[in-house]
Amino acid sequence: MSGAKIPATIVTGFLGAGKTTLIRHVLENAKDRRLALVINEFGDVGVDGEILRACGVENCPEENIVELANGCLCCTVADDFIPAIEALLAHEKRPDHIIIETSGLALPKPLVKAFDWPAIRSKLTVDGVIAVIDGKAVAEGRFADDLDAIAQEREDTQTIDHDNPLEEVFDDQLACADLIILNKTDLLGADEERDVADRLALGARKAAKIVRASGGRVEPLVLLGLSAAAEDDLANRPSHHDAEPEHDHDDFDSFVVSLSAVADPAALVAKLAEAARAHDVLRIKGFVEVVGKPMRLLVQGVGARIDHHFDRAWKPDEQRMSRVVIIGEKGLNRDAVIATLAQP
Ligand SMILES: Nc1nc2c(ncn2[C@@H]2O[C@H](COP(=O)(O)OP(=O)(O)OP(=O)(O)O)[C@@H](O)[C@H]2O)c(=O)[nH]1
Repeated sequence: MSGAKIPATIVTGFLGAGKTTLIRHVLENAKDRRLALVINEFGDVGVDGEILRACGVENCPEENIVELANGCLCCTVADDFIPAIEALLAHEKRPDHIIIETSGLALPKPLVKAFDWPAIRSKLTVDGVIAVIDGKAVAEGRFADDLDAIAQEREDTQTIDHDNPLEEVFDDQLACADLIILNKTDLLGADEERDVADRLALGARKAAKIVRASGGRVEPLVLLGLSAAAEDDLANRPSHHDAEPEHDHDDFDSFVVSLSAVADPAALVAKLAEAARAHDVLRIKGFVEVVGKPMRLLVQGVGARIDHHFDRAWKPDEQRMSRVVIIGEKGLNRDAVIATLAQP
């Protein structure tokens, strides 16, 4: 088997769709398959890597988890991605499967293209591109007022013009996927769920399957082993990047807010939700110190829906800090967000 290509799964999906949650479920249920992870995150607080390392899964030891610094994997393939893969392949025990979590703002196609480069092509293949979808956000019209019209436009022209940058990213991620996970079904009624699935099918590749999930709970055998060889099928994955190779992420802004230790997590969550609602924040995540608690609080917001729980004890040598990253569209009012969070 030493000459066989190692399969790699690319997990894409908009900010907060549930990529890390899905990967965590895979790690915890992959049995004896030796996994490696490459994680790329938007924003300056590395939350995803922390969550996945905290799983402590034997078949995915810490040295197999590579975090690529803030930035966009789709734009820094040569500088960041290829060296990271080469380092993983240099380990004495090579992984059986590599899972790549892209940032929620990345267009997946440029990354798939990297697998067509000779240095990578001889060693790896894209087993599949998985798009994780926040079903509730789609139902609320976050990404498109009219997905049906977009699907029609794709039928007609293959290229679609969007005024809305969220739509553009979402559309690219959907159109590149071999497997679509319609996640967060717990937040959807039966009719809503059917409607979202129908709409996703309109924007997806014909061959793509849609699997419904809650909390990213999908059997790893369904996710890994798609054998799609997506690098051989680039022409059937239309992308905005095809027309605009100089794509950048100027459409989005992110900044980090440092807070003092909080006495009341519920009060913090209420302020974060208020800030998210008032300023159309897309994503909030970070770790917070709670007065008198040995555990750190993980705070996660998608739109104005904020989850929080204590994820692990602060380590003795760790500086206890409260920092959250805030992500929104360009023009996000940083001062106003900070002022909302600073309210007593
Ligand atoms: N209600 C509900 N919440 C979910 C589900 N899956 C994930 N979440 C929550 O959604 C939030 C974002 O989940 P993540 O897994 O971090 O999402 P992500 O796609 O990795 O986010 P980014 O890396 O920031 O793009 C967290 O608070 C999760 O607990 C689900 O099926 N239902």
